[in-house]
Amino acid sequence: MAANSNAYLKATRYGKDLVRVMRVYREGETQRCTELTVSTCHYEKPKSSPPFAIQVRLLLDGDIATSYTHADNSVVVTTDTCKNTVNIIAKKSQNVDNIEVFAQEITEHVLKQYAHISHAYVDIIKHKWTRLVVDGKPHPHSFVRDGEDVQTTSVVHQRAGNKITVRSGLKKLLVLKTTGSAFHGFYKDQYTTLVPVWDRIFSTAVDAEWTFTASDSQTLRHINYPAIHAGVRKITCDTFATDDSASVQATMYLMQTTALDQFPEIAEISYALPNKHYVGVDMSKFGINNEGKNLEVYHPQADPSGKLQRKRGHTG
Ligand SMILES: O=c1[nH]c(=O)c2[nH]c(=O)[nH]c2[nH]1
Repeated sequence: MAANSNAYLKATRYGKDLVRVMRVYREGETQRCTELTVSTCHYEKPKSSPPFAIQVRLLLDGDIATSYTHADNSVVVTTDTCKNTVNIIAKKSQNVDNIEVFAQEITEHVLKQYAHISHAYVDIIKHKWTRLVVDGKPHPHSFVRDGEDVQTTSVVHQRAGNKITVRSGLKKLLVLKTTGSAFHGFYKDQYTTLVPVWDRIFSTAVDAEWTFTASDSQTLRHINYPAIHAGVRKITCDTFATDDSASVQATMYLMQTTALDQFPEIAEISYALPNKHYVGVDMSKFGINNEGKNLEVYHPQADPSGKLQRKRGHTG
């Protein structure tokens, strides 16, 4: 115990990370499955924040701070209990595949069950399992991982004011188009070597995240999150394919505008798009023309990649 130390406990957060859950719903012959990775954190905020970083504060107010400062485990809801909680709520819930609602079921339970916990944080990654089609028919109980893209959510539930924030995400959606993308007219100075192009390969791994306009718990429980996930994914893919892209920035802006227009439930949406470069291989030494209209062989460059990011809300 650091009785004479200048150190203070600024904030605490602990829980269980990487709880992996596979939930199967059996509906007669047809079965559904959802595979998740869940992380849960409880958080007890000190009663007041220090106005500057070196202020000394030793919290002796009880709650979970004493587990750090006084080795008092009586306030610790064990991380093993966190894991059990996730599994048991997964067993009881009809909403495991609706990850935003499932996350809220977990945070609600945590705050009801443990009076000394002030905040519950749940982060979920939903892995992809798509029903297999056999002889043209959806198979009742077989699935395929047909892409590495995942759905995500982060829910923060604060006891004070029953304040809930929900964030949804779409991560690792790898897309590529072989034409319909240009990049020219950019700023040039003595350091510019990039050659303008009117036709190039455009590839990116989409990371998108969005928040919701609703703030009351009732509305947040009943938003159609799966439809919004599917809608944002469709807008992202359709815009990527059909936009005659002037730049990654312009295509990203169009994705955001379309998503905000189509889903008034979304307050803000941000995209992070790495520009995965494909560089034409120089074959001139071999007397082979692999340039301009004859460019057919590319080197997929592992790094560096451009990184284009932007957040957009209804007003900006
Ligand atoms: O669409 C692009 N945006 C950029 O900002 C950029 N920078 C670059 O080198 N290539 C590209 N492409």
